[in-house]
Amino acid sequence: MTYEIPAHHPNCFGCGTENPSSMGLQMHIEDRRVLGTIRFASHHEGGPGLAHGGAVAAVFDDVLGAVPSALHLPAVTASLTVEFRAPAVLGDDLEVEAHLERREGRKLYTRATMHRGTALLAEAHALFIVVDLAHFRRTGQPLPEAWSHWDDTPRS
Ligand SMILES: CC(C)(COP(=O)(O)OP(=O)(O)OC[C@H]1O[C@@H](n2cnc3c(N)ncnc32)[C@H](O)[C@@H]1OP(=O)(O)O)[C@@H](O)C(=O)NCCC(=O)NCCS
Ligand SMILES: CCCCCCCC(=O)O
Repeated sequence: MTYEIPAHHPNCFGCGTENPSSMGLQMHIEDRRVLGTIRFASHHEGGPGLAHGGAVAAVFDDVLGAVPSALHLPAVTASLTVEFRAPAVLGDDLEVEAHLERREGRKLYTRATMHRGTALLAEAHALFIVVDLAHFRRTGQPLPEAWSHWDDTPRS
């Protein structure tokens, strides 16, 4: 089954559609995996003509963050590790994939890869911790309507 995933919220740095600085990540779900596409632009530049490593890490944070979102579980990144295998060239069309490896209580162990065609550019794993929605309410900003059905079980 394939379905589109909405942005985490409209102003999300990774995937928001109303944030002019958004990285423009577009994602959908296919067979329990989050699949996405990204094209780095000049404002993501690190080495000449190449994506900044932090930009690559930000894409991973976002696509991995879609794994709990797709489960309607509020969760935040506790740790993120990236292994950079080959440079990501600005303007190339790249694919990312992320999935849940296992869950242990509030801990979600996730893994992701970034490819250009069949070439592996980078891989990442991250630990997400399930939180309650109070984690996000503390700023006073309204939460996205799309989150209204999310699990809001109190976590301590
Ligand atoms: C992640 C966070 C919610 C955890 O705080 P908490 O809800 O009080 O939960 P705890 O600190 O009790 O951690 C829960 C469990 O995760 C583990 N854990 C937390 N952070 C961890 C990390 N970086 N690495 C490994 N394990 C970690 C804890 O050891 C604990 O394990 P246990 O239940 O086996 O004892 C909190 O540290 C936080 O808000 N961090 C900022 C998150 C963030 O801003 N991320 C970027 C944007 S999404
Ligand atoms: C519940 C929404 C979580 C969004 C996580 C996006 C990545 C991040 O902010 O580091």
